[in-house]
Amino acid sequence: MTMPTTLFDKVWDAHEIHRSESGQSLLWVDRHFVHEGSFHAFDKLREREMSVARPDLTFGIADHYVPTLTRSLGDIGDDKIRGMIEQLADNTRERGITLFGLDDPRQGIVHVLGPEQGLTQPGLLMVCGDSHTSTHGAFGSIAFGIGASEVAHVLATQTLWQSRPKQMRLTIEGTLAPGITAKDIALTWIARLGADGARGHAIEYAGGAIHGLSMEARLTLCNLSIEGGARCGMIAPDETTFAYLRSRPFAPQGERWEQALAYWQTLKSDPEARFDRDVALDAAEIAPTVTWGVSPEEALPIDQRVPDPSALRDEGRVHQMRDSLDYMGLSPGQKLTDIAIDRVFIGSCTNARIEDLRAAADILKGRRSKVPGIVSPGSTQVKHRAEAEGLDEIFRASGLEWRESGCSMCVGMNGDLVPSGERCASTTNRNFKGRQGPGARTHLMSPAMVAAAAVAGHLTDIREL
Ligand SMILES: CC(C)[C@H](C(=O)O)[C@@H](O)C(=O)O
Ligand code: SF4
Repeated sequence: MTMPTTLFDKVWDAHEIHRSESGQSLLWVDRHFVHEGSFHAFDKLREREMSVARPDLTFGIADHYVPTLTRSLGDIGDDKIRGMIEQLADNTRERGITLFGLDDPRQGIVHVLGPEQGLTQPGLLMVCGDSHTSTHGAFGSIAFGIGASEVAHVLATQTLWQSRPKQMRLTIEGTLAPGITAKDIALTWIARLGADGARGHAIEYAGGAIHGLSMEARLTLCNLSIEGGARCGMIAPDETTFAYLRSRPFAPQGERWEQALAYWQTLKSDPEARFDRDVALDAAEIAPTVTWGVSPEEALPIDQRVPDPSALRDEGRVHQMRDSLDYMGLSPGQKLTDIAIDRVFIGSCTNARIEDLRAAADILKGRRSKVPGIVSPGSTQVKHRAEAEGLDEIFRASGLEWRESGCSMCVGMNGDLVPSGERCASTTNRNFKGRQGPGARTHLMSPAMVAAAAVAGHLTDIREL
């Protein structure tokens, strides 16, 4: 009898070309996404006069620097920003790599575009020079972010040296209360285990509550794996996965679909498979959750109060909490729902898919936002779909700006910034100091919660709306 294996091991083993004496694995890479930040790697290849091994398995995506007010390169006033987008276009053209560029109707944030185009599939090994590559694991692939020198290595060889991570299973059984989203699940487990709680592990999300999630919600959950310190996150593919993938542009067709499907159906952890760690959460306990601090672990259910550092024993934690509260301009004991906001952002690879926009529009319909804000769809396809459904009109009528797709205010590389000292309710995944701009204060939450905060002008419990 063969040893019971995990989903992760099955996919890893299928990609291991060689194992070194020290235990490092040389892995085959099925998909390599390169965004504007990949220019270092292309420079390195040029220096060494090397070619790209598999341009057909490499895909260029313009997302981090793209403007959200125009799709025309000529309209970008900032030379550095325009240069970053041009450089990606030049590098991909020169190497024969497919580019989803600024004016491509398929353009979008890499982690939204991959699944949408059917490039993300069960059982693949996928990498990108971007930490949120973990998103793609929602299809039962191994997907993780890599550094600049690794990007060069993958470009040159289509392989990568990695050591096999430890494995953690996060099981969630039970039923989520109405309005509770994947964002709330993620912030809840990260708050409980800590921002390095899953450090270095590959997570498999399992259980009834996980398999009850839509494909888009699974993407949100896997996206945030990295914020809990995990290397990657994955979910065994099921009927929801297959239904989502069928007839996507890059998905296998006809007989090849049937063959792929037969393989994909084997991709699950064996019942007796062992994990290095097993963690369980009860779905019914998960509440709408927001961050109050400067790390995704500094999160609490919306009906709670800003924590009090004087209640803590550990000196280090006291200092850290004081520092977070100071940066965020909050006082201990303040009700979270009393925190007034200056601005909202609905966007990013975490929460800007069509279901996210629908959830936000549902709350904003017929209401006015008390604060300014931007809505940037996760991809141009999502934008068109939202417009076909009239969601853009709802956002505009509420007073929010309806923009083009890109990373935008999630990271501000394109110039979409939260002004210093302002407080932003955001659907993104990182609330580090200065993340949305120098001095900007970020509160992470689900799209519906951001919409509710916009309408009220302060953080709000959607259950009371
Ligand atoms: C700029 C990029 C490399 C970075 C990442 O690695 O994740 C960004 O996408 C982020 O979310 O901070
Ligand atoms: S949307 Fe934000 S988190 Fe996602 S890839 Fe872009 S910068 Fe990174």
